[in-house]
Order: sequence, then C-alpha cells, then structure tokens
Amino acid sequence: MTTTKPTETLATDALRALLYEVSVTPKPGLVDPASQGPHPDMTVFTFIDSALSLQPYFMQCVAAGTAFAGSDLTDLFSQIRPLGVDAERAMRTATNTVNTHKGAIFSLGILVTASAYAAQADLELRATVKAMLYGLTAHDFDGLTDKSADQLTAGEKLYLRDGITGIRGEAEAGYPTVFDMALPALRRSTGTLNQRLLDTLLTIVANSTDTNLVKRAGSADIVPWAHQQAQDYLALGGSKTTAGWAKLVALNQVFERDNLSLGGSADLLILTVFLGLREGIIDNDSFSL
Ligand SMILES: CC(C)(COP(=O)(O)OP(=O)(O)OC[C@H]1O[C@@H](n2cnc3c(N)ncnc32)[C@H](O[C@H]2O[C@H](COP(=O)(O)OP(=O)(O)OP(=O)(O)O)[C@@H](O)[C@H]2O)[C@@H]1O)[C@@H](O)C(=O)NCCC(=O)NCCS
Ligand SMILES: Nc1ncnc2[nH]cnc12
Repeated sequence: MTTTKPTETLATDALRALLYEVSVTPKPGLVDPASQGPHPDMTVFTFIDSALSLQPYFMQCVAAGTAFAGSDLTDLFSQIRPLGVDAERAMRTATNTVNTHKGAIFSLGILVTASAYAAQADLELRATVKAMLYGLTAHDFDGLTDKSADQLTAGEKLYLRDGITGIRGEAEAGYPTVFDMALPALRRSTGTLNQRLLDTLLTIVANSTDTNLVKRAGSADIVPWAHQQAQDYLALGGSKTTAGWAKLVALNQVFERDNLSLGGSADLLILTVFLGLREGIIDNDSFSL
C-alpha cells in the first residue's frame, strides 16, 4: 500500500476509524448508535469517550515511529507496548472501567506506529508490521502453563485450551484478514459509507477467528457457524439487497438473544477503516445511511 497523506494526520485518522466503526448500524453482536447489542454496560457514548481518551496515545505512537532509528524493529514494538498499557488505563478511566477498545489499542497502536516509521524509512507498511512483531506469539505464549488460572487472560486461556492464537497470531502474520480480505472488500464495495462498512465487517466475520465470540460462546464450535452466517449474508447480496438486510436484522437478534459479541471483528474493521482513510478509498460524501 502506498500512502501520500502526511504523518501529522495519522492520529486523527486513528480516531476517525474508531468513531466510524461504532457509528455503523446495524452491527450484529456490537454496540452502534441504535443498539447496545449484547453489551448492556456500553452505549455509543461510551465509545466516543473511550476514543477521545486515546488521542494522546496515538500521538505518542506517531512520535515513537517517527523517532525510531534502531535496526531491530522488535525494539520499536517493545517501546510502544507499555504506552498501550497506560492507554488501557486512560480508556478505563474514561469509560467507568468498561473495556471498549482493548484490542484496538493494541492493533491500531501497532499500525499507527508502523505507518509513522514506514513513512520516514520509505518501507512498505505490512513488512514493517511483520518485522516489528516477529516472535510475538512464541514470546507471549511461552511459560503460560506456569501461570495460575486466575492470572490468565481470555486469549491465553483459549490458546491453552484450543490452540487459538487469536489477535497475536493475526498481528504477527501481518493482519492477513485485514490486508488480504477486508481491505480488498472495502475497495470493491459500493453504496453508502454505512453499507460499504457493513459489507466489509461481514467479510471480516466470514474470515476470522474472533476470540471475543469464542469466549462468549464457551466453545470454538461457534466459529464455523459465524463464518456460514456471514457468507450467507454476502451471498444474498449484502447490505444493499432486501434479503441481505433482512439477514442482518435477524442476525442482530440472534447475537443479542445468545449474548454473542463480535468485539474482535469490530477491531479488524477499525484497522480496515484506518487503512482505507490512509489510502483514500473512503469518501464521506454520501448523505444517506
Ligand atoms: C496482546 C493483547 C491483545 C492482550 O491480549 P489478552 O490475552 O489480554 O486478550 P485477548 O483475549 O487475546 O484479546 C484481546 C482483545 O483483542 C480483540 N480480538 C479478539 N480476537 C480478535 C481478532 N481475531 N482480531 C482482532 N482483534 C481481536 C478483542 O477486543 C475486543 O473485544 C473487547 C471486549 O473484550 P472482553 O472484555 O474480553 O469481552 P466481553 O465479553 O465484552 O467482556 P465481559 O462481558 O466478559 O466482561 C473490546 O475491547 C474489543 O476491543 C479482545 O478482547 C494486548 O492487549 C496487549 O499486549 N496489551 C499490551 C498493551 C498494548 O496494547 N500496547 C500497545 C500496542 S503494542
Ligand atoms: N462497536 C463495538 N461494540 C462492542 N465492542 C467493540 N469493540 C470495538 N468496537 C466495538
């Protein structure tokens, strides 16, 4: 991907991506302006406060990526990881302790930092991300069996139980769901911005393993079901057809009834929107939803 936008706009585009994602409606298993979905502790306003609390963090990521002069990009990742821990704290203060954007803090922080570095070093973004995250999964999952159950995060438990590498695996591989599936789908998509982002989200759901969904369902057996539902929606023509829209509304009800969340897929949509804004393939010139 080539980007011609100035580095100064990286932090703003990160915030825009967070705000665009939560504004898309109707999203199965997620908060949007019209629905809390299966998240009784959050509304769209919680997400607005959460996003704004992250502005200083994204600016720190830009500064870190711009200033980095080392030869081993895993050192750049090590520099920003503690910044993300502080950003999680700021998020929880802004949201009254609710976890709105933990996954996005991690992944968007990586893309913002990598974009800033890639611009000054004249490198390709995805190659930069992969070089930054080299060895991440092995590093994070090493020694997990020494931890007691109450010290393990949801992602760590799923790795030990099912071998799912989750967001770490997706990130270390250079976000294949985003770069190989979602971004091409966004480029191809037509219609209003809301319709385009709905179809992009369901492309992500059809192609990813969302550990937020697996955790809520209690079993990885939910994954093929979710893939099939999203594929059915896309085969019906997606958001611009009456049948596709009806499928989306029905899915919304199922996800709410069964307390199923798609938080990880929302994070990948946020990344896709961010890259779409950088690439200039998102135009906000449609005056209907
Ligand atoms: C490496 C970290 C991500 C830490 O990982 P951890 O093991 O703590 O967490 P995971 O459970 O593995 O996942 C973290 C979040 O990643 C999102 N996610 C899951 N699957 C995917 C996927 N396939 N692709 C992209 N993203 C994915 C997901 O975040 C979303 O869901 C959140 C709500 O989650 P949670 O509160 O668990 O769920 P609920 O059911 O709603 O809660 P309850 O009702 O049960 O209470 C929401 O925030 C979305 O963002 C996973 O939750 C990373 O955190 C780390 O290393 N942090 C260090 C600091 C840092 O980020 N540094 C800066 C960048 S290096
Ligand atoms: N809109 C949304 N609803 C619930 N969890 C999310 N995580 C990121 N965006 C989300």
